[in-house]
Amino acid sequence: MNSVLLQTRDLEIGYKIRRPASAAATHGHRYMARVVAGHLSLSLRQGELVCLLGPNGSGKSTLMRTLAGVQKALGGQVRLEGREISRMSPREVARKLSLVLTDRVATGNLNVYALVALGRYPYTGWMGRLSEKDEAVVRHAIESTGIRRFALRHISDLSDGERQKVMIARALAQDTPVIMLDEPTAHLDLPNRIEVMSLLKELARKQGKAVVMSTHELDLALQAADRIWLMGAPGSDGTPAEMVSGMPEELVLDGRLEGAFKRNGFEFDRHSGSFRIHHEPEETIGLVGDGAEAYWTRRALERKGFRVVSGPDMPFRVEIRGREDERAWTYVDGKGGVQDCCDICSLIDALEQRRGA
Ligand SMILES: Nc1ncnc2c1ncn2[C@@H]1O[C@H](COP(=O)(O)OP(=O)(O)OP(=O)(O)O)[C@@H](O)[C@H]1O
Repeated sequence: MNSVLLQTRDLEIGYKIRRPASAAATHGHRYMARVVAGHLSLSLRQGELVCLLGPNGSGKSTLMRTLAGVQKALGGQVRLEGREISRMSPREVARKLSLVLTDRVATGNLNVYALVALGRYPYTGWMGRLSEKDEAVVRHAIESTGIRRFALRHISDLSDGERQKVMIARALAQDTPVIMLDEPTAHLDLPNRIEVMSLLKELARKQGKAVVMSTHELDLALQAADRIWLMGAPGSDGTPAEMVSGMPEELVLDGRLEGAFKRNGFEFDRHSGSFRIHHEPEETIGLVGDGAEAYWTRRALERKGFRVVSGPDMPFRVEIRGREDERAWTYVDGKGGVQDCCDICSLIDALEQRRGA
């Protein structure tokens, strides 16, 4: 089994809040702790992609910053390759762990190559002069993130997706065994989200990096993550969030993923691994057919308020025939009427006419 690179013991994360002077005099302390999450005992192994999920405000960014040593823990320990991170110098930490934050960094007039090269700062002198080895690492980071074609462009001229890949390349140039990214797919369109996720997965699998990324992309995380760290919502009385860690499939099957995001009005579909808007069914209809046509017909029927059961025996039903160019839907109204429809749209029209009749 791959070695553990990062480990926490009974970690407590959060903030020290300054008390008003009058309260400080009463309590005898100027600061009070606002605990965001506690009792966190996590392990991160080499070669694994971990997705950190949780509702807004559950503490994902706070955890990232604490694990990377840029924010102090309120209690407990973070160990990086066996050493307590709070006892390591910033330079030592920077050789072991790189952190990519969502915020747009002020890059001045830098071009892509120069920004990626900044990733070498833990290894260069204060002048930042790059050795041949440094240049080779920078070129490799640029190649493996697929950004060579715009390596000489200014950062300010890039799209959000391109800029995100540059920030990942910079982390790669830092050449650390652990890479952490806070919402690297935020603001990206679907193809770019998939591309960034695949890139991170490849870094874990092929280059043996341990990658932790926070995200709200539940379905992508379920497909790509080796492990999920799932932060629950903090209690309404201010009780800190709880966290669970497990394989994505385990968390779906035992209902913990669903529990963490539970809200009125939508429900988690364990088969597709996605949340769906809850439609209160008004009527039951049978569906006969399979494949993609049946899946999307079911979705359209559910959206229109039908409870869909599989059933050639149902008197009121839809039957799908043919595939691709020769698809056809037959709608049997249960009262002797049968109607052929050439697409889902005309099927739904026919069903709505029946409802209105
Ligand atoms: N500087 C701060 N001082 C005090 N409390 C803070 C500070 N920054 C964040 N918080 C609080 O800590 C909690 C966790 O915030 P955090 O940003 O870590 O959540 P998150 O899971 O990353 O949220 P999101 O998904 O919305 O980005 C929130 O209640 C937030 O209000």
